[in-house]
Amino acid sequence: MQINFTKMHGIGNDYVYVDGFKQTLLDPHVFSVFISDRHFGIGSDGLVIILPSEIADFKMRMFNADGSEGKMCGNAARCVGKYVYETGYTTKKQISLETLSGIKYLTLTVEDEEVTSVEVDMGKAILNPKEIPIASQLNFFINHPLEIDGIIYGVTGVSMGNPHAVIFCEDIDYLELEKIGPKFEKHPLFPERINTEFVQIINANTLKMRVWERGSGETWACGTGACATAVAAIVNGYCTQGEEITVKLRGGELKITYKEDGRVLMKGSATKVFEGIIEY
Ligand SMILES: N[C@H](CCC[C@H](N)C(=O)O)C(=O)O
Repeated sequence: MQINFTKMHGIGNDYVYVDGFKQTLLDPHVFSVFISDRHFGIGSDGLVIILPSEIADFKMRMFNADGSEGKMCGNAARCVGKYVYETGYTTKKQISLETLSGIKYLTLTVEDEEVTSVEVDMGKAILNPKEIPIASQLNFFINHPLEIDGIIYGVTGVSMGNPHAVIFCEDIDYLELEKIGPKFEKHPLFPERINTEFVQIINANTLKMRVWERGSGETWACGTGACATAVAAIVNGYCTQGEEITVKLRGGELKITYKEDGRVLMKGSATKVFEGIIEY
């Protein structure tokens, strides 16, 4: 069976995109593991399927490299917006996108018929531990101590439709994420596992971040993680709600605004790298 795909990334968070209007995958969980392998497959952080929707303009399903299905993916949402516009599925520059964490609203910036950047209304940040979920009776989980390998980390829990643990620390470039990342990801405090962000404060409007993603390991960027990071920085008093925050990631920058009404806006690029066909 031949599967046509498009390889795209959002500041280095790369996925294989399959057009669900034209082809159907038998088992996307298994296919995601196969194509994500950077030696025996295409190589990616996972799989994204673009589909019709009955409640929005389009629908997105995303799968991590381990085959688990994610409820939301910020970088992928921007790439889906680029794909559906440049493929001619829509001429609209305001697009609604159905995801497992609700409908998201995209605003495309188009120059010479090419989508150069996308702003996504990511919806409201969730801080109630029970809804993240975090196995805690607390009403908030802000800078809460958690011991990993004898070191106490201050964890702030945020959901952007998917779960995040945000930690503020110095010298993040020297962290051994492949060692500590899985210990956060699979910690019993996080019943659905967790995406973990390690964040350095540069100034009141600039953060620097690395991320260990649930199901994919360290990625070069995480859109939902950048949103969770900005929200955590605000609730911890490092940044100001309503002001635009630049989040610097290994693959590039995202602009995040945590609005006074609780919604989070994320703006950044979306890049098409190549198209291909894979035997499967
Ligand atoms: N690993 C995440 C999904 C991908 C999120 C990230 N790549 C983004 O851009 O938001 C999860 O299982 O919740």
